[in-house]
Amino acid sequence: MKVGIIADDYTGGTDAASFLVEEGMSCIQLSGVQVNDVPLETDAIVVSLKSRTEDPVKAAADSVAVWKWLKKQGSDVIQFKYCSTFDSTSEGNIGPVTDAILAEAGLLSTIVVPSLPVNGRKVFYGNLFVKGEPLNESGMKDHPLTPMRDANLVRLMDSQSQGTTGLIDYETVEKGITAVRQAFEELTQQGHRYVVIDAFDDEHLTTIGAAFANYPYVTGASGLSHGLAKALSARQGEGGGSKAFKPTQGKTVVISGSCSTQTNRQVNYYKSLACAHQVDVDKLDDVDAYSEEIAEWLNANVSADYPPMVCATVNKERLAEIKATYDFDVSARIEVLFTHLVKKLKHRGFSNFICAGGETSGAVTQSLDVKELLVGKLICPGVPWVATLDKSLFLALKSGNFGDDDFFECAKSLIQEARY
Ligand SMILES: Nc1ncnc2c1ncn2[C@@H]1O[C@H](COP(=O)(O)OP(=O)(O)O)[C@@H](O)[C@H]1O
Ligand SMILES: O=C(O)[C@@H](O)C(=O)COP(=O)(O)O
Repeated sequence: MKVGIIADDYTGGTDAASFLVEEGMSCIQLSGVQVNDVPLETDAIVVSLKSRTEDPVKAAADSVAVWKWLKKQGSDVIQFKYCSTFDSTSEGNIGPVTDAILAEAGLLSTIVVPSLPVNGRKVFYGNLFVKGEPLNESGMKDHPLTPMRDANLVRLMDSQSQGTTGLIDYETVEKGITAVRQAFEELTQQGHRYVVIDAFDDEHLTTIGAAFANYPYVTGASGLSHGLAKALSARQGEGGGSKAFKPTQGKTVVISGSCSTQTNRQVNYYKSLACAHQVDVDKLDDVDAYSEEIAEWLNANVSADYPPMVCATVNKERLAEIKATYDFDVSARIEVLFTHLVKKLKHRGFSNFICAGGETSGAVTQSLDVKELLVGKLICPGVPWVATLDKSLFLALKSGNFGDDDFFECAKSLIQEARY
């Protein structure tokens, strides 16, 4: 087994897996802390946790447990995969998880590489840009759970971890693999525990992937997974494409719990095509009754052309209003609503779930009790259709800011007639 990945959320897991598969690697995606060994031969294993916003101590303990398990499965290199917009708070969880795994691995330092140029996430002199805007000026500044108020990765990493952070700039990266390894060793000798590396195009990530393909522990977003896969895959470029499976026709629902700028656009676009139910925050005091009402409504509005949508998605002004009005954790309650809802939908025979939002996708996947996933057809960069091993359930798990405005339409248009 070549690559092991610990993803801090479910959309992050499928995102990373899609890049490994694209480079021709065989890949199994699992969820939660693992107990049993994997009986199959595979090039890569991705384990998704829902640890991004949980208590930092638990997030670190669970991630270390997965790290040990992946090591036991024989991974040469293990990546802690976090968001390409560095979603975290001053308490973590990127810092605490990185520290805990470094201690477990007995390593002095590791790299920090959140770039994903194909989706506009680029690092320049240690500053993270999202589609040309500094992270703290992008839509991420208003995220409901992890508002990002700084774009400087050195400061961000220093503020939530125990060690200090050094930087390898893009000029060094462009000198090649040896220069990058040398700079990393020098910064480590100077006492830096984390080394941010600039990357704003795929070439940079290819160099970084090659430089660290045999390093036991690295951290970053799926651009780094892609770089590692390029260095390690024996069947480079043979994956994905026409061989990848598509979901089969079945009752389909769109569930959107992301409030990102891009998801707002996607929800507005899809509302002009399909029936939509907007979650009413006033009804969240009885999630069981309310989820029953929504399940009935969705079931009555099933459509193969434009599957119905339930969305909690609101813009930043409405989000601020909600936060100021209610004295309970609305975000958490919405996730609970969705967990009740998907159980009821599964009971009513729904088989295809198109979800927007990392935490939302985690809640949905956990509630459906999906533990192992196969990676199928790509809907857009970083978002493949995935399926349970028996292909009874198909899921599209979309990170908040991924996909074009017509993402939901694109996802549903890949659903093909069942083959009997
Ligand atoms: N109307 C709303 N008011 C408050 N919180 C909301 C609302 N709609 C969604 N949320 C919460 O916002 C969070 C969005 O996070 P997530 O699903 O990870 O999306 P993203 O991928 O954009 O980060 C979830 O916890 C969700 O329950
Ligand atoms: O790295 C990324 O951008 C994604 O894989 C990811 O983690 C996104 O998180 P959410 O926006 O919370 O879905």
